[in-house]
Amino acid sequence: MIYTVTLNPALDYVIQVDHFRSGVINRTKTEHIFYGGKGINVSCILNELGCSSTALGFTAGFTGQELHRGLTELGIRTDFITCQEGMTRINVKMKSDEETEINGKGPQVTETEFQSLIEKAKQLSEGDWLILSGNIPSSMRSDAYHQILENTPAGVHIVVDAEKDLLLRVLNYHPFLIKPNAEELGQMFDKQLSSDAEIVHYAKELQHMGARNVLVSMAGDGSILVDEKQNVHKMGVGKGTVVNSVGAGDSMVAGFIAGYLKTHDYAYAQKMGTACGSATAFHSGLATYDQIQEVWRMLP
Ligand SMILES: Nc1ncnc2c1ncn2[C@@H]1O[C@H](COP(=O)(O)OP(=O)(O)OP(=O)(O)O)[C@@H](O)[C@H]1O
Ligand SMILES: O=P(O)(O)OC[C@@]1(O)O[C@H](CO)[C@@H](O)[C@@H]1O
Repeated sequence: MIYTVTLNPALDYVIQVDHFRSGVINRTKTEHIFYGGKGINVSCILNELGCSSTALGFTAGFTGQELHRGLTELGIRTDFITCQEGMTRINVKMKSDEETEINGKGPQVTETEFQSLIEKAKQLSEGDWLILSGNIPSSMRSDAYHQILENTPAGVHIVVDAEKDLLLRVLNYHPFLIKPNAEELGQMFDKQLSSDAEIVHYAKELQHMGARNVLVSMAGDGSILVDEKQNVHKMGVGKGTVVNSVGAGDSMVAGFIAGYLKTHDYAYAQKMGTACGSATAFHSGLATYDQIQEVWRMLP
């Protein structure tokens, strides 16, 4: 069974505004609401690819109820903990001359509520997958991922997509996959990475620190995978017009896992991750199965 964890899920309010100007009233040209938060996005793409998963995390208020309702309608299992204070956030994603995002704070999670999540982690079994995606909200203890993994039974495949210290702190749990983007990889070592060789070098450093497979995404420049046998795979992207890149990284994580589960082949997994990431970038919300297939067919 695959479990995704989204500590701070969201409703993503994705709008298009012609030539946004601050300080005046702007009107939207299009507006859509998507179910969001990084782990939720992973669950949504896995669902498109025919892999079922359970979305774990914290929700609250009427927006939390809508998130639960909508995901259930999509056929995605949820096992959220409902917080007593606050509401699930609404994150604004505005496409205008530039992409702008305003992400909310989210509900207050109490220690008791957090312990309920730990209890769920303890119930996982050997062979399950646990995907921890995104940052830890400021209202929560900063060692939340560490606590979750400390209580996860041995033999669970761990995937972590998080920034800097969060990621570095959990490498000793030997995650099966980590997916920093190139900028995040550089930040971890206080370096600006400008060549593939440097990216490979620092990806291998993360392997020395405990990671098994390191997939470094580079937006429109594709990705570099250093697999656990230290083979290096470079992959470009599908061709298309970028509409909204929100969730491209999450889509790539989902595609990689689905591809790996199907074939146990790392190059295939990276290609499936690429198809999902690019397909999401080329559409307004997350990619659908057909959109992913379309990009897949144009990849080498
Ligand atoms: N402009 C683009 N054109 C084609 N493919 C893209 C583009 N942007 C992203 N992708 C695909 O999605 C993958 C992940 O994108 P990216 O490196 O931006 O991840 P990220 O930084 O984690 O993204 P985000 O945080 O926005 O979800 C890329 O490796 C690529 O395969
Ligand atoms: O505020 P965070 O947790 O860092 O990011 C949340 C978020 O921007 O990430 C997803 C895209 O990756 C969106 O669905 C969501 O709104």
